[in-house]
Amino acid sequence: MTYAGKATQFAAPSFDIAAKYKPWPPIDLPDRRWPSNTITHAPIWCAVDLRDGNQSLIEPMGHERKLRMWDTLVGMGFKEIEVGFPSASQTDFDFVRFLIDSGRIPDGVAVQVLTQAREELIRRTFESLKGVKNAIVHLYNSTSELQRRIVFRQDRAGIRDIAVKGAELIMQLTRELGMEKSIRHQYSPESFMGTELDFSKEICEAVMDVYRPTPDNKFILNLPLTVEMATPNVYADQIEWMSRNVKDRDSVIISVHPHNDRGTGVAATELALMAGADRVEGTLFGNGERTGNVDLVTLAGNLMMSGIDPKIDISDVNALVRVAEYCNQLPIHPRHPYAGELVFTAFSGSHQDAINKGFKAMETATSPVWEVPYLPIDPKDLGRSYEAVIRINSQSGKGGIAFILEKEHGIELPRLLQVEFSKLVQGIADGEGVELGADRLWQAFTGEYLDNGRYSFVSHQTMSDGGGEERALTAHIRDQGAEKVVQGQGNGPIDSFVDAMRRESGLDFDVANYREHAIGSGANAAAISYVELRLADGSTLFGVGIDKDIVVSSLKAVLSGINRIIKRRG
Ligand SMILES: CC(=O)SCCNC(=O)CCNC(=O)[C@H](O)C(C)(C)COP(=O)(O)OP(=O)(O)OC[C@H]1O[C@@H](n2cnc3c(N)ncnc32)[C@H](O)[C@@H]1OP(=O)(O)O
Ligand SMILES: CC(C)C(=O)C(=O)O
Repeated sequence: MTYAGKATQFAAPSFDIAAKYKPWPPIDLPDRRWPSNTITHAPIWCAVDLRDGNQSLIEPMGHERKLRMWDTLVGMGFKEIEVGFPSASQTDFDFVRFLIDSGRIPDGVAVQVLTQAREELIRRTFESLKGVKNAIVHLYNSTSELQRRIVFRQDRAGIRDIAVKGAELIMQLTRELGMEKSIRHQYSPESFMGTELDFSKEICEAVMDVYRPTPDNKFILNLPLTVEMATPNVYADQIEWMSRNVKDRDSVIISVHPHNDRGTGVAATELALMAGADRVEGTLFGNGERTGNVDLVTLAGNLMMSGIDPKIDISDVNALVRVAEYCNQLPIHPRHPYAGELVFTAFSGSHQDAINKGFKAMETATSPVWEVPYLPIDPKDLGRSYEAVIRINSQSGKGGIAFILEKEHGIELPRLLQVEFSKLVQGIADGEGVELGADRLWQAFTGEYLDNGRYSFVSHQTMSDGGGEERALTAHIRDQGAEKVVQGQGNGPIDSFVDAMRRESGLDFDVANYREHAIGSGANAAAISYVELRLADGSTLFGVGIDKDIVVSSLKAVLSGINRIIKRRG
């Protein structure tokens, strides 16, 4: 992509921001406790992908996509799943019926259905539930000052009346249909954040008076962050206030249903849990109205990262991505927490180096505690692979390059060779302007160090001095294709070969350092040798050789270094 335009000029806003938007007033809770609390266990989860998620889609799910989402959510271990708004659409109604009639609802899993507090909608909702063994009927009406004034044009009493009448009809139908054992109840004062706390308490308690919950038959009070309009601490204050002030707290499950309008839905949820919430409603990867519902996968990942069993299965996050993208027909961002294609990838050199060292340290660590810099969670625990962790572009350094060569080819480059090769790789990446995959990296390595120029190795023989020491060596080499014999003497095969090749090439060098190690195993085992050659001017460079025979690999490494000296001199 190229940019050929002029720099954009940004002007100050043409309106009075402070007059148009107001900061959220603090909640009067001077002895708030949540800031000192920590999350110690997973909440009760309720997945609302099939309702709130679905109602926000460009193309809502049909039967087949709904079923795939349902099966996935059940497979992940969700015990409460909001499956639709059966009075709103025939597709939702039919899907609820399908789940019940086909026996697709496992024991221990509750289907939740949403309804407004309107008689015909409540009756239709109950029609959809006939024969259900385990359901939650979720009643809602909007309670905020703004909605009361603008949408419903009702005072507090009028709004309370809508909720109470809805609850009364629900209880009546529950009794008439003999569903007391199969149905639990939930109420949401929708737009809770914008509702005065005293009114939230008043309306919730009025509804509870109808439902009459007990500690053995708890009622779900869902306090939604329908639109996120303030910093997460405000929501936490509101939840703590309700948790401390609502009557019969031990008969109530406090549930939260956060959205993400300010991008802090996850934070708001976590603070709400610290503030006393017991249950969370959200969706996979946060699909939902506007900027979405809270992301349950991120919440679960965050719990895991804090040493808490999330109690839902996120061990194959890639499979969840495929399901969510298919069902919602919306892509997951490459940087999405835990799930994005790039979140376990490091391009920048210092990160790659640190990750590489972190993995190495983990191999010999005696403690199970995960400690890899820049990787706060083990990708393996999410079904992601280490191979994808490090990728190479022009921002990359020796650590990442070494990591890939070691992972892909079992090659452990000496540190100074890492430095040397990374300069070469950076040059290629800068020139090509693209990411270098593992194959391209290997191609660059072999092109530079193996089979790399004027001389190539054919065979050799050594002669000992009679005392067992190999003091002389004869080698057959090719010089630009033509076979030659060279001879040298020295302290072992490498030394003798260097002696021979110094004379043959006319170059002045010696061996500053030598290392080798095995690569592969069994019949494929070979040795790789690294020789660092020092030239007369004091500069050094590496040669690399690979062969099944360890001596041959070292002689090939010497030739590789000589070829590079010749190339460098042009
Ligand atoms: C925050 C949330 O996500 S809440 C869930 C929202 N989800 C959806 O709306 C998706 C499904 N909804 C629908 O398909 C439709 O809205 C239906 C079928 C439920 C109802 O459709 P309709 O009656 O045709 O229209 P509509 O939704 O516009 O109804 C608005 C009326 O319901 C009233 N109303 C809205 N919510 C509620 C409620 N929870 N309880 C009681 N009355 C309500 C409004 O005051 C308004 O009344 P008015 O007509 O007297 O002004
Ligand atoms: C019905 C309620 C819980 C809702 O969807 C919301 O407030 O976002």
